[in-house]
Amino acid sequence: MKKLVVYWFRNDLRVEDNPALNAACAYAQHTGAQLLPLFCHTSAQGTLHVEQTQWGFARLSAHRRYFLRDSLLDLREQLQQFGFELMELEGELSAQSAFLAALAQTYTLQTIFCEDIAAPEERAQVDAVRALKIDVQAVWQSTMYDPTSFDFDIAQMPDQFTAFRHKIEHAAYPIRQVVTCALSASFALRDATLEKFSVHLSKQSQTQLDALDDVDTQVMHDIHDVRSSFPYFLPEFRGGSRAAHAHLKNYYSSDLPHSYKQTRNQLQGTRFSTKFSPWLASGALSAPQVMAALREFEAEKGQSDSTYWIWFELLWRDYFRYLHCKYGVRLYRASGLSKLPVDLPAFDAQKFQAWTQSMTGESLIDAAMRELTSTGYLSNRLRQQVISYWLHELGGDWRVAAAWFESQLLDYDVYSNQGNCLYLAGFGTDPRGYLGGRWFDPKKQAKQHDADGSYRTLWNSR
Ligand SMILES: Cc1cc2nc3c(=O)[nH]c(=O)nc-3n(C[C@H](O)[C@H](O)[C@H](O)COP(=O)(O)OP(=O)(O)OC[C@H]3O[C@@H](n4cnc5c(N)ncnc54)[C@H](O)[C@@H]3O)c2cc1C
Repeated sequence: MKKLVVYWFRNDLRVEDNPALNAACAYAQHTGAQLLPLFCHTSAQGTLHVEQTQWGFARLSAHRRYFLRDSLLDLREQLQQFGFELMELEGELSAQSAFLAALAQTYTLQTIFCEDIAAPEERAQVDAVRALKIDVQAVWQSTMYDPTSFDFDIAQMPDQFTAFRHKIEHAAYPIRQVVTCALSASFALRDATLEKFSVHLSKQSQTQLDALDDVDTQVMHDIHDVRSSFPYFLPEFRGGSRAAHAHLKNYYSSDLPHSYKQTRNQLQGTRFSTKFSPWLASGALSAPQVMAALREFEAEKGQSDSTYWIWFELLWRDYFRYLHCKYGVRLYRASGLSKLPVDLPAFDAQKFQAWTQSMTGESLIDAAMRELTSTGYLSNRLRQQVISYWLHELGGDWRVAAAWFESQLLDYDVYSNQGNCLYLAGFGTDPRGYLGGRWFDPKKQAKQHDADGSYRTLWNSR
């Protein structure tokens, strides 16, 4: 029987700077195995495309589905250049298990390599594969730093961001080195028997998917919204590594990194912040790649408060990842890290509808929520404000807001979303958390950040 190694792509849809993929390549080369690249759309309820939250909305908006589709297309083409064919699985987790079990019977399935994701659902996916007695090597790679280079155990990291940052800055740990792709056509799996493994969706899921594809076509027609701050329907903002690297190059060829700190709290446009997040979230771009480009920029054009601040914000991204390593499932309890029992409000469908459909009557909040649902992107400033409004003005449950963001955000990232939502709700690591979370006065915020009303006019006028 042929020896086989599977590389399971997750939130790392790239071939360059992918240490987990390189580990699979090294293993294949060393053992004489062939390598099969795989992506799974599977989830507990069926396929992620059709999954609903407990509050009755789709877990994946059309924006996210479209961006993912684009990212996978790009990955597929990159893999083809090395002679590999990406296999995509859809359906329930049981279908995924059936596929892997059948694979293990046909080949000598040595091991499955993948990116390690320290969130409960993602960990459960790996456990489900291990339950089939298949070896899974999950490699940590999504942060700027390699936590094994720290001289402290991640379980002992400081809870508060500032203390954590001081620790990192003081020790001047190195950013993980960018690695080049180790794929080689010599271990690409070429085997006609693979076709017999194509996994079919249940009839019902297939019908739902077809219906969604029609909706997507309609939505795509509607979402060519020129107001978008991340117009992912334009070539410059498409999903996948190629657009990501073109954007990275453009951004650092400009002087924008020197004004980042002054502009990052703005609300509208493609240039006020880096716009790296959707590519970082899908893994089309890695954090070390962003940092390598930042260091090159600094070497050529000098350091500034603003270039420092790009690193500072990326450190927040790292921080929420390490917090997951430290606290794991505790970040997913209704009370988060709070030691006190928490009585969360019951779901109020009317309030939820008002919030998500821009009918609160608070013009800045309505404008922001319209931008989010129309484009899948929202500035950091407005993310904070709409969450604050849901929690403090509408008295909502923070988990509903986190789920709505998960559904809508093109850059949805399990760590950053959960971490930021908990933080704002006061159940995370905010030192002011015990005062009930962060409250933003929408009128004051509108005056401060949209003094001339142009943002509200843009999003509320049609
Ligand atoms: C309630 C809430 C939910 C959020 N959910 C997500 C999410 O699902 N995915 C996501 O990538 N970001 C999330 N963020 C963080 C932040 O809003 C976005 O990363 C940022 O707006 C993306 O635009 P940008 O790439 O231009 O950011 P920039 O301002 O250019 O920042 C550069 C990079 O730093 C990182 N970053 C910046 N701010 C944060 C932050 N507060 N937390 C973690 N990382 C940060 C991102 O990777 C970002 O791409 C959330 C923030 C809030 C308040």
